[in-house]
Amino acid sequence: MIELTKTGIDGLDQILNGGIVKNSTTLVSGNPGAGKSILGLQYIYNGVEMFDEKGIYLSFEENEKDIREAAESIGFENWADHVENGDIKVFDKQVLLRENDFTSSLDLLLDDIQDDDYQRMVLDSLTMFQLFFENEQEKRTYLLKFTDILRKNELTTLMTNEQGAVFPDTDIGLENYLTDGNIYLIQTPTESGVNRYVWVAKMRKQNIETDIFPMEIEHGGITVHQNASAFSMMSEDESPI
Ligand SMILES: Nc1ncnc2c1ncn2[C@@H]1O[C@H](COP(=O)(O)OP(=O)(O)OP(=O)(O)O)[C@@H](O)[C@H]1O
Repeated sequence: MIELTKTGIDGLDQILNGGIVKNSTTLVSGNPGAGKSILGLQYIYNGVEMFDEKGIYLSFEENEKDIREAAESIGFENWADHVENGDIKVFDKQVLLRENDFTSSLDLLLDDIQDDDYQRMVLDSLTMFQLFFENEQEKRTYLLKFTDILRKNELTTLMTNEQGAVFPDTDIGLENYLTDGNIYLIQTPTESGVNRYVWVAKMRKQNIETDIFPMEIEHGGITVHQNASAFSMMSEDESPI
């Protein structure tokens, strides 16, 4: 029986057929503003608030204060308390970029997580993470080692990935060798704002709903409307394919 880690995000667990496969690594891709960071924050926050699971949040782009402010502004008001008492551990850009040699920083971090009992991890973002490697081979080797250690430590991980075009491959084809799951967040402009959608393109070992579903971001975070496939709601001009 496959164990699942619930995101606690309304609608998303249903289209995942229960949740994310435990100990897996899932890529969350989308263009800027699509909601990748909010999904990551919500996954970690819900872990503590709803499921008594501790989380690690890695950010190469923001400092601890920015992360806290983003979490509080979306309505995760106990974020700072959870960080304070260690249920959420934040490694921000200042910590991650402290060492001259970036992989030494990550090795320190990996040592750190092996001592503790964390179940969830978010890495925001893989796009930045990759910039630290000089060539493709070095990057692949390190990423494989990194995800292997996460798996051995029983961490269920989301990695955000910035993407210009919506469908379907990343420029570097990461999903082909690195991740167990692929979630795409899509936003399309409308006259009054944006329409948002989520597409779970892949989840290894799991029978998922592969339709594209509408989602909303509002105070309290992301909600996915799993009863309405987006294709019936999108106009032809708006279709991302
Ligand atoms: N309280 C809120 N209510 C409604 N929408 C919000 C709220 N807070 C943020 N948003 C929306 O969420 C979007 C930002 O999401 P997020 O920062 O997760 O995007 P992202 O995909 O991580 O972008 P980037 O790659 O630039 O970091 C904003 O564009 C904003 O429209």
